[in-house]
Amino acid sequence: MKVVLENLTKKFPERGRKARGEVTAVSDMSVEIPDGKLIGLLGPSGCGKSTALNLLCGLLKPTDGRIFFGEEDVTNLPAEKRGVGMVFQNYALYPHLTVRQNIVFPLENLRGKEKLSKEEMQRRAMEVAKLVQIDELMERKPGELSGGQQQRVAIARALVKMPRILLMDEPLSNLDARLRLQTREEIRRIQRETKITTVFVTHDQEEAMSISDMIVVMNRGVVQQIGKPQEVYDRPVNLFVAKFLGTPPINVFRGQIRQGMLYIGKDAVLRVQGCADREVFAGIRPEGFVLHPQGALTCHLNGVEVLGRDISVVSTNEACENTVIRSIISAESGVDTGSGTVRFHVKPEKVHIFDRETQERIPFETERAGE
Ligand SMILES: Nc1ncnc2c1ncn2[C@@H]1O[C@H](COP(=O)(O)OP(=O)(O)OP(=O)(O)O)[C@@H](O)[C@H]1O
Repeated sequence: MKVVLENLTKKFPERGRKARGEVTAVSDMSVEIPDGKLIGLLGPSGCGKSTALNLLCGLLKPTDGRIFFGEEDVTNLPAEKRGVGMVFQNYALYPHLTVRQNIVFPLENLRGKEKLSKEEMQRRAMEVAKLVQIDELMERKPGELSGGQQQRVAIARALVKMPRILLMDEPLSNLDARLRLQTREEIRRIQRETKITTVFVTHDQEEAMSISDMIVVMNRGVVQQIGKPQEVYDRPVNLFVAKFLGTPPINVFRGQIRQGMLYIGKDAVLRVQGCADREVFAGIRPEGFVLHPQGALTCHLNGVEVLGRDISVVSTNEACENTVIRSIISAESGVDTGSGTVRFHVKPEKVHIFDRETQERIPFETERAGE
């Protein structure tokens, strides 16, 4: 089912002793989620992700704007009538009930036309248990399961009512690193099989990029960019998005554009056609550096970290805003650690230029300086 958020705003009265005004948790948010897709809602703590999710499921009413499920305006529909399945970070299972009873629980409260027979409830519970691969654990209590298994039970419970959309709020946060990876692949598989339109909230950019068909990056209640993960990574609309996506993070330098050339300090790093002279931030992705004896950008070499297939050359440059510059380079490239300096060419497609004031991306056409 397609889901549309139209100019959604949510304001809360400010909390605390000195509170006077209002907090805008979500500001004029417009997103169209195509039918059957998994979208990742991504942003730092406090950016409004949970508020957006609570507006979608009906736990909160928007101050302004509308929500549609398909063609139906659900803005004023109570939560229990929206047909939404929810999965939370803390599983929220009933500890005294078995897995089977936990999964069946939401079906037992159905009334009127929706009421199901006992056999039908059991049949549905078994069907979703098989889907999330916990059908052999049905008689256990949650305390006898691993974190990953508990989260599967929570997913089964959210799916058993055959929701129109599925909402997941940081569902992997309580799992250790290995289980996180496994469970996120599981969620992807389950979502593909069921084709339920799913919104997945996380502050972890890598998690969002790996699992989502589309990501929505938010900051301070405002949507910054919507797109396929790779597109957003390759063409961030502003410095915030560029910095938020990618590990190690993008290296940000203070720079200038003068006469069609991007300067970092005294180094002329790239030809940039079609840009007026101005002060900028130049962001260079870690994979955007190429070691070269005549490289345009000179940095102080701090050391080399071995990563296996790649190495990370760690250096500094006075114009760089990051504590150190991390450049990821193939392990086969030899680095002369004796000289104290290192020189790089930069890959134009890995360089993003932002206006120093507005921090918006400045498009440019280029060829590498010195070529
Ligand atoms: N009930 C409320 N009353 C007042 N302010 C609120 C309320 N709920 C959220 N806020 C504020 O709205 C903003 C967005 O909060 P929200 O919980 O949606 O962010 P989040 O991105 O989900 O953060 P986190 O990742 O830490 O959960 C924050 O500034 C928060 O303090």
